[in-house]
Amino acid sequence: MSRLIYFAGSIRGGRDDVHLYQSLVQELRTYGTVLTEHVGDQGLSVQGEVSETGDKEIHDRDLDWLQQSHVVVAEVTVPSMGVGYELGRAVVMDKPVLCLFRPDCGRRLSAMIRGAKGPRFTVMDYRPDQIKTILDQFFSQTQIQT
Ligand SMILES: O=c1[nH]c(=O)n([C@H]2C[C@H](O)[C@@H](COP(=O)(O)O)O2)cc1CO
Repeated sequence: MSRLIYFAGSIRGGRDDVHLYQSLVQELRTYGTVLTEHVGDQGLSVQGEVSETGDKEIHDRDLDWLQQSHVVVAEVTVPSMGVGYELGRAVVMDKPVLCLFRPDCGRRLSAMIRGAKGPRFTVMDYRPDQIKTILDQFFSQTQIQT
């Protein structure tokens, strides 16, 4: 069975890093199916998705995808309530998690993310040119049940 990857990145928290999300989604496609490709869509604005039935539909669909996923990768440099929430839920679901943070942004990552580090929760400081190496390392070293 193909690996299902949940990619999380800021939407209403701010789209400053959308080009990075797009590269990450592209790279992640080489490791499996990315359920949340829309997060890296440059056409998706800070308003978020337009949904007939509103935010509940987005929330319920995403939690469904999170439940189905085998692994969660989050770009956490731009602070996002939604990404923080998804990460908390992923921990409760015992999913393997990789959080990627760019220290050159000038902010400090929340202690609730950096401090969550553990055997199933990896936090990596990175530069965009290291994406390939970091993902390779993570996917080869992490036990991912499919
Ligand atoms: O339109 C949306 N679609 C969607 O899938 N999300 C999910 C996926 C992202 O990883 C995360 C972003 O949360 P936020 O919008 O609070 O930055 O929430 C969030 C929104 C808007 O909040």
